[in-house]
Amino acid sequence: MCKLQTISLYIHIPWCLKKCGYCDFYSYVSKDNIPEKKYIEHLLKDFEQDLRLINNREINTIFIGGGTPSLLKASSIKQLIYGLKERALVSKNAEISIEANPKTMEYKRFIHYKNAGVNRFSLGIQTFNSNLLQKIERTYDSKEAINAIKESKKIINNLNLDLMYGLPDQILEDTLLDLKNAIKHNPSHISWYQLSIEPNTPFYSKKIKLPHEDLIFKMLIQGEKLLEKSGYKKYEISSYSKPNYQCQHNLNYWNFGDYIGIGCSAHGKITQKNGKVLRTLKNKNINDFLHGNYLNSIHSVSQKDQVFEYFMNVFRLYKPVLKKHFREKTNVNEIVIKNQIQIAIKNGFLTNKKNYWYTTKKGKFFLNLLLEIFLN
Ligand SMILES: C[S@@+](CC[C@H](N)C(=O)[O-])C[C@H]1O[C@@H](n2cnc3c(N)ncnc32)[C@H](O)[C@@H]1O
Ligand SMILES: C[S@@+](CC[C@H](N)C(=O)[O-])C[C@H]1O[C@@H](n2cnc3c(N)ncnc32)[C@H](O)[C@@H]1O
Ligand code: SF4
Repeated sequence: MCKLQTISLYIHIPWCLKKCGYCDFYSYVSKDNIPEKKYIEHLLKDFEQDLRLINNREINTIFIGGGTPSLLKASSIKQLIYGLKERALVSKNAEISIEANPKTMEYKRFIHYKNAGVNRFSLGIQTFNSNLLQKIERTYDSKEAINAIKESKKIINNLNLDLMYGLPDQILEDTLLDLKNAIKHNPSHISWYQLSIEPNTPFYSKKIKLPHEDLIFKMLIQGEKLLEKSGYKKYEISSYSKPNYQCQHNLNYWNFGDYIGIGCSAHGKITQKNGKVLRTLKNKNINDFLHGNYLNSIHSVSQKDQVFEYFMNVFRLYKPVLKKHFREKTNVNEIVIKNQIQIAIKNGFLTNKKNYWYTTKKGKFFLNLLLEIFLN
């Protein structure tokens, strides 16, 4: 029998004001009014169905993501959070995050989000450079981005800013200036992503040109230094935080913890008492979802895949990987992966200590190559 720990909850809100050319997250622009009341009712029913799988476990973090959840009325967010709390045990100090687009900033509505229980805002700033914002098809300018931060700070102290680097035609100075501008506002957390061009996005079809990889590497090295110097500790490939402000919801993913995923396209990972790990995927189609067809697929993950998924997550973190943690989370003894570990060490990707493994600088830089070793 496996000891079940607390669980996280992800909620997907699939609407956006406009689809950005680089984005492959599941969202779309609605021509009509968003059917938010109906959607929340279905989210709660979807939640009820998943509760059968979690054995009354306490919910430790909630993340309302998208799409653009900040398009929703405060009354909808309240209906959602209260509805969840009526149906399941949510920890008293649960981290409850909402993602927001600066264009949707409205002081009064955001205060009501907080009153409904939200205690962490994540603002998708991307860059403070108005020309670059236009180039990546965002719908606000630098002034609106700064205003959204200032207003958010009046409401909440746990604030994340999403920024991206390696944008088309961006130069090193632009990147560092973006970070300096973000740091000036003293957010508790900064997520700093390298722009990736994903298949099935307009940027991919248009063959948008990105800066040379040597320049991107320079941006990363100098940006990291600036963030660390300014009190933001790197704890994951793209995540930097002030002490005690790491994102608990994302940390749970990276520690290969369990989570429920509700709403269109959301995925979940739920361990059963017998040690079986279930993966759930919800329906993408909003009409199906609004007709009560929530689940797209559910399957149990093979041990081999569990090992791969485990490393895919924990190797993102900047901390040692305890062998005990590996055994607990995968139900696999490390003897089984002895050969792969040897290959990773030989390639200079991993260091092996008695109780833990540690990814080297090379291992972090060539994370895909390191992970490939565990595919075999
Ligand atoms: C799914 S979005 C939701 C936030 C909100 N809709 C917004 O854009 O303001 C979360 C974050 O993912 C990051 N992101 C999205 N597409 C990306 C890409 N192709 N490469 C790197 N980061 C990306 C952006 O920083 C974005 O703020
Ligand atoms: C790219 S991250 C940005 C998090 C942000 N930087 C922060 O620290 O709060 C969040 C996005 O990942 C996606 N996501 C996260 N968990 C998910 C899940 N369980 N199912 C589907 N999408 C998920 C959603 O698109 C969500 O908007
Ligand atoms: S980046 Fe954010 S606002 Fe843009 S399409 Fe993706 S989810 Fe929507």
